[in-house]
Amino acid sequence: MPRVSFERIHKTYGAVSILKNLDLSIDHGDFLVLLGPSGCGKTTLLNMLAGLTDVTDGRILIGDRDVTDLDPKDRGLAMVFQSYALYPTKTVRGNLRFGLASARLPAPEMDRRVAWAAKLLQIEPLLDRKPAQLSGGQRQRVAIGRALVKHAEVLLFDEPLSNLDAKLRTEMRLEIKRLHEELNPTVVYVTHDQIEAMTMATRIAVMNGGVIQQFGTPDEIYERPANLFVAGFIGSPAMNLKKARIAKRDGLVTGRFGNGQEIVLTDYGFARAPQDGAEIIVGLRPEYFGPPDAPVNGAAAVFDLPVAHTERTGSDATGYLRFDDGLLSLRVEPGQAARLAGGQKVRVAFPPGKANLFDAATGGRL
Ligand SMILES: Nc1ncnc2c1ncn2[C@@H]1O[C@H](COP(=O)(O)OP(=O)(O)OP(=O)(O)O)[C@@H](O)[C@H]1O
Repeated sequence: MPRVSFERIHKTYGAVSILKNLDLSIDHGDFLVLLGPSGCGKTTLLNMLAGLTDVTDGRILIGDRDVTDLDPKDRGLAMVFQSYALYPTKTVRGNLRFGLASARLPAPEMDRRVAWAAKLLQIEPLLDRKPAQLSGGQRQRVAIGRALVKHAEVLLFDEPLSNLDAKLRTEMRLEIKRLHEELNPTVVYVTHDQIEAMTMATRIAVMNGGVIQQFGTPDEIYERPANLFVAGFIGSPAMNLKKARIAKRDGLVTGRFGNGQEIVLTDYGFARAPQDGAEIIVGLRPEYFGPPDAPVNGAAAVFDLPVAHTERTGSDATGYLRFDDGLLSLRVEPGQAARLAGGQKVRVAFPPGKANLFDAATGGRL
């Protein structure tokens, strides 16, 4: 299973530049998720790899092969579309076989592969049905099966789960992850759903405005976002991003918020240490706060704040505290949420080692 590389990719439509000098490379067997808001260019990038969209400038390599100008069918890829793109007049078996039509395989080999994919995706009982007689989840399995029978080196997915309901999405996420672990193809998967990215990817490229904002493992992206865009985009409820000013005195570095409260940053491990008085943005993930009014560990930053409101979403709950002119969100136990009354003052603590700091002017990680 080969590497996939994009080298200095440019894409323009008329005078509009969609992708700018984009470099990206993944190893064989990687599961790359292209993640970003609508219009960021992820589908354009996927379609270029598939051969469905021309490259304005730059090269695309699969292994050692330059595929930039190759026909889609000669690239050794298989693609699963959001719309499934099944043939309504063909049975499931016919649709799976159609995936092999261009491969010119002997009939027994075709039958063997169809049987293999049907078993793998647990759609054997459906082989003689037409797509109209299938549920959305079953159709998506057939679409995935049609890609798998090709034994392609690289599998491409374009938002394959966005037409499914929440429960089926969860099931199919696990299913696709299982297939990847079992068959280990190189995968490029486009989505704007961060849960899909976090759960399935071995590597995520977060995109915005045609530029890769960060490329890394799900953990790196979540724990060490490269800039304010990634920090705000990944995580739900979102990371708290609060303005503060650096204060240096007696060997101590602190970030002082507008409301006078402080977080000690001496041990932060700055990549680029800010000047005294510099304006920074402090990022605090809601789940790293200690429980309200619990005993405080000596190193923690302590905030005394009034409760604005709480929100319960089934197994989770979020408390919102008033902070400066905005809100600070923190994850709390659902039972505790019920006890947090609006206006009540609580004390919460945050471990400084879990803070993320950004330059307020450039948005880059400090
Ligand atoms: N054929 C085209 N002609 C002109 N502009 C286009 C064309 N196709 C896409 N674009 C523009 O390129 C940009 C990137 O589109 P793209 O479909 O790659 O985004 P995306 O990140 O996949 O978004 P979505 O999640 O909504 O599909 C958008 O601004 C879009 O309007």
